Amino acid sequence: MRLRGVTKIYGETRAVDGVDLEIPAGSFYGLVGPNGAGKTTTLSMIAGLLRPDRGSVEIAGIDLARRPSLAKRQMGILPDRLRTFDRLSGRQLLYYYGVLRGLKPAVVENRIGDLARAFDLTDALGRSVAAYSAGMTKKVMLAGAMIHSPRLLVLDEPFESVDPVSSAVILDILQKYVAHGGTVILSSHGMELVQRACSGVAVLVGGRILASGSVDDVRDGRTLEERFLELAGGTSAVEGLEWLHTFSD
Ligand SMILES: Nc1ncnc2c1ncn2[C@@H]1O[C@H](COP(=O)(O)OP(=O)(O)OP(=O)(O)O)[C@@H](O)[C@H]1O
Repeated sequence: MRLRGVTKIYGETRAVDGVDLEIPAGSFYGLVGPNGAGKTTTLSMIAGLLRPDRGSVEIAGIDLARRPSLAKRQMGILPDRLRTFDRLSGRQLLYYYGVLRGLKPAVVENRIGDLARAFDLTDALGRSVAAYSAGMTKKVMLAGAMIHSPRLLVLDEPFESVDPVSSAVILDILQKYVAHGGTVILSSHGMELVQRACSGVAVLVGGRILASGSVDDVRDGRTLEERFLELAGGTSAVEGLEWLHTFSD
């Protein structure tokens, strides 16, 4: 996956500002940055959900702007805010994810069973997704992102709201996927998890990449969290909230 000069501007806000990034096939790549840094905007442009104002996105050598259908076929995506067709049951949702990706119904049925077992959703498949918890919704959408065995998974905060057991299962699934040649790019606020699981990382601050490369190179002898705090502005002294310490009762 290759980004060249990718830029997105909303009015006065340069949400993503000339990002260059190359992620080799078979990488497990983390995109980290403070709130509002441009992670979701960047991932949405990689996924083809948002069009860059400038720059280009290439997926498996395919230019996303020139051949969008072919490029999108290579990807499975977990979008921000979990917008989905939540009046469907989990089984129906996964079924549509599969057949809309061109799989035969019998193949989809088999894969739904396998994914539901892996993500511990078997008992929930008959219920409407609107009635799922946040973590269950994330898991069913992650299962949907994988159902057509894409080359690249673009995952916006896949571990947020997911319980520790399910997180470990998801991590294991993703690591095996990468070990077999798949590529993952995910955003996360979990520095410890990114340091432990990812091979590469990019630190995005104010729409720009301040550091990128292998996790060990980026953290440079410190923990990723320490390096992140240094790059993202650190723990500046909080002033102006003294009134919070004078209780009003
Ligand atoms: N649709 C939009 N219209 C206007 N501004 C937007 C829009 N989407 C994002 N922005 C702005 O672009 C910037 C980057 O937002 P983005 O959602 O990409 O950040 P993020 O790194 O994913 O943040 P978080 O960690 O909080 O999820 C922010 O300043 C945000 O307010």
